[in-house]
Amino acid sequence: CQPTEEGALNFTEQFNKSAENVFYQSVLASWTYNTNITDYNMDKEVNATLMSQVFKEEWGKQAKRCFSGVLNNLTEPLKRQIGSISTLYSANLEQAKRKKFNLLKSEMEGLYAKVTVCKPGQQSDCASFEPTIKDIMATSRSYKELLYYWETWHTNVGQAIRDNYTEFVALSNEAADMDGFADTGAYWRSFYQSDSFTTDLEHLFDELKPLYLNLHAYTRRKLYESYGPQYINLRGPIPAHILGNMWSQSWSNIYDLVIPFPNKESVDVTSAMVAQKWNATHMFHVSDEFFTSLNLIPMPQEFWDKSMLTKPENGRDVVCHASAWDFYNRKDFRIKMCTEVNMVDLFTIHHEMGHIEYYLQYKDQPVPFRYGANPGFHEAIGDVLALSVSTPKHLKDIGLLENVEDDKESTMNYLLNMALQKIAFLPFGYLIDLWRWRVFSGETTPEQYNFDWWYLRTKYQGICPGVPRTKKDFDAGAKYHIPANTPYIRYFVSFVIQFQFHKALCNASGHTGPLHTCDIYKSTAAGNLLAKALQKGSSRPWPEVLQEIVGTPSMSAKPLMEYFEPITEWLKEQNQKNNEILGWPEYSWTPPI
Ligand SMILES: C[C@H](NC(=O)O)C(=O)O
Ligand SMILES: [Zn+2]
Repeated sequence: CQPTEEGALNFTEQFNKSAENVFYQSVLASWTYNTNITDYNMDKEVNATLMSQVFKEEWGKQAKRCFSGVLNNLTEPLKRQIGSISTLYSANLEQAKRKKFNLLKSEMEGLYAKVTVCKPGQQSDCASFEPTIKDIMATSRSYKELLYYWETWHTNVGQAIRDNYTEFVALSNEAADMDGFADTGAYWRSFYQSDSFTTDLEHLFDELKPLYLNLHAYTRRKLYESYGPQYINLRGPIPAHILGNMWSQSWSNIYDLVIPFPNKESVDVTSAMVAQKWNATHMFHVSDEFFTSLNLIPMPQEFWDKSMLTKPENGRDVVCHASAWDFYNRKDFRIKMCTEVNMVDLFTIHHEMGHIEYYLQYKDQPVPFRYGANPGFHEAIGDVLALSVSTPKHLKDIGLLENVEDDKESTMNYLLNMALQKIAFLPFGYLIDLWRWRVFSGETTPEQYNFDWWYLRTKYQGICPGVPRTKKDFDAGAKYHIPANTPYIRYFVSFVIQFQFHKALCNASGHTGPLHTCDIYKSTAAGNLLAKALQKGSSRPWPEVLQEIVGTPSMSAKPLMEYFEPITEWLKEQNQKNNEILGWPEYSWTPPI
């Protein structure tokens, strides 16, 4: 090996050539397992992962042996690529531990996907989370029924994976340590390349907290009116199971209980989609058409041929949690989703397609640069476009809304619905990795997993479990990203920066007027501005990429606050009128059993 610029260029070119084939095989094996969960396919995924780990270990060791002394003499792009190739994570582990790591991860994902919940008292009538349990949590208005499914799901899933997870954490930390990181949390935070990352996040959360407290108090009052004083304490946390979502992370499914002006047109277009006989494929084409209207790259034919857009009818076990896949061969990109015909899934489709668009835009970058500028960027792209699609004006354009009234009451109805998605999410998006970073650092021991989980859930989200939870339970494990070992702070970052992107693209499209009315549909100026950033992948530091799009190199809560300003003022007025207590001073209150 030659420890020179020239040598590094040859080294990275060789790496890229062989990396594509190895990564393709590994991704394909994971796809096969995720879309058909069998022991045979799990075994194949574990072995394909072993192959890619051998590959990474070989090249990583060579990179360190050859260039570790001369990294600072290399030009920036080569230094970044060599650095990335040198970070091995699980490929650091010796053979037996590596195999155990892969096995634990595949088993936890399989368990999570296969867990079912049976009807009360009936062991023969059982259903998987998607679509059945998910729909019950979204549509039931029975306190007891919701509590039954919430409790059974959390108990069944959490207890099934708790011991695997403890063992997995130890192996993950060992792997991160061998790359020189204190623990897995330190490794994950390194993706943001910023020493002030955690304090920046804290400042953003503190800035956004008043918006959440006002939405929380208003929603609590509405739930009090629906479920009665025996279940809701107006000075306490909200029972977690009545917010329309298994994890209380998005409240849009209880829009009908909290809508400010019920006599006005509801912006929930699910009924229109069903009435017009929309199906999953049509929903994906509607999304694709929005992307191409911005002069972004259309979904390639292979995407339509090989994606899994709905849950297979033949009873195959699949991982239903929606995801977007890059096969690293610059041709094959797929989405796996158990799509239902409703408004929430229409936005999820835009979210997942945003990942595919990013993959397409940076597909000719060297393999180490085929990632988001930071993981929050990757989560934001699709959501930015969905902010335009969700406007009443756009929903009318695509035939899902009859008449759009542009009066104050309709605006409040629309913005409240958006707040139930975006503001309700903020504390959840923030706390998941607060909990996980403490697990990885050892501050939270397995004994304390569940206590710490509920401590953070009450402290930040102002919710409580509807029934007492014990340390035998593992409620964090009932959230997909924990068994899947997918970092989560990326979603909090995304929910902040997507409004910075939205504001910048709206300006580029020539939009005038309030930010929440902006629809960038058909604006090639907006699309071209976005594409330029996406093409860079992770080849440049994210502050530089952010600056290019939005004009500042740092995350800012201002555009989100500007977007929601009308509804946050309205919520404040409502809460003042009702003498609401903001927050939950009676934080240890729990509802009667
Ligand atoms: C917000 C996050 N989105 C995703 O996984 O794509 C979630 O669903 O919990
Ligand atoms: Zn995503």
